[in-house]
Amino acid sequence: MTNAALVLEDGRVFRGEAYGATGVSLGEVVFSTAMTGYQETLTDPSYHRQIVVQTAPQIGNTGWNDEDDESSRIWVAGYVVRDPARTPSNWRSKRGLDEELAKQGVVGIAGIDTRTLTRHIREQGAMRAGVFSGGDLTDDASMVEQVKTSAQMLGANLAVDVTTDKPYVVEAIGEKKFTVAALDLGIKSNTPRMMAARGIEVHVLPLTSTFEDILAVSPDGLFLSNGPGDPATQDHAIALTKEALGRKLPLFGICFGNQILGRALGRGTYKMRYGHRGINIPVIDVATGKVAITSQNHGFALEGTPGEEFSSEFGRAVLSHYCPNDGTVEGVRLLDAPAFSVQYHPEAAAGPHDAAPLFDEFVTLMNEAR
Ligand SMILES: NC(=O)CC[C@H](N)C(=O)O
Repeated sequence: MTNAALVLEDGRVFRGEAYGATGVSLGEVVFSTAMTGYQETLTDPSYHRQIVVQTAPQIGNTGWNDEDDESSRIWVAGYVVRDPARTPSNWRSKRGLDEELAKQGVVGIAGIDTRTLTRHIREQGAMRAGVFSGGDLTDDASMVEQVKTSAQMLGANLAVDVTTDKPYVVEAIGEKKFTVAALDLGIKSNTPRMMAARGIEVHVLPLTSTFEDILAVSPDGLFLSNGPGDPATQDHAIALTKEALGRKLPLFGICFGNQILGRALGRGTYKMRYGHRGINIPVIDVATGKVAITSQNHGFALEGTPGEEFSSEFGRAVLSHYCPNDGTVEGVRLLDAPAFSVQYHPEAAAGPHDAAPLFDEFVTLMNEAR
């Protein structure tokens, strides 16, 4: 049975079976090498407008539960898997992955050769694509044409689509020690939880917030979250970051937040050929030489060379982390002010990466600033 097609902008067509909802879905096709944690992947707002290919061949084995969502919905534009689970089984599972995708209107495709597809993306780069199902699949040229008229990821301003409408508070667990303003560019629920566990009361603020809105919560620190789209579009978030740096408000950023801190320090960002998406990506901390196995999802990165020191408007800074596989910069740190960021994520239960030291370091910065 082939009643679905994944169509790439370069004309390549993969035929398979409809999975989840049927219809047409357009986005940038990217692959994730994560072996576990598909529920976290699907609900990560950073994947907004992306069609995610899982390189792990069997997906859906542990079904869908009511605990692991990283946000209120599935954000991926489309989903591509090789061999979906026929009989999901897990003590926490409430329903099947296909059922959840269908319920949330996410168009997917199964049964295609995801190894060939991934090699193609590695060689040609991430590109626009469409998942088509439930309609006429005979006219390849017209499907390719539809894909070619869809929006590019380069230059896409997407954080506005995923940020919270209203501010909300995540209470500190136990004794409250700090207050943090978290700018929501597409925050994942595990992040405020990691802070709350350290006695931080987290005020999650919409992207439209002014610096006065940030000051109004009397923050001990500012957190910049992960998020979708091109960091070069984030003028407002960069301006807020600069205000915070000017006042030496302790600052910590993750992923998109890392790119925004870097840009606030005057560094450029660029689009990677196919990005880093997975949960076992090595990162070296230049200061200690230690390697962490990290969870990542990014298609953009900061320009520069690992370990490079540079002077910014806010003092000396260093490109503090990098990926040894390809030399991509994965972190930045101010040496003259309490601010740092990394390109990787804390995950709930998706992988081996322990993000605790990052949050502990943020706590240390806030303590020192008192
Ligand atoms: N996970 C993220 O925050 C992603 C950041 C940015 N949208 C990128 O692709 O690089």
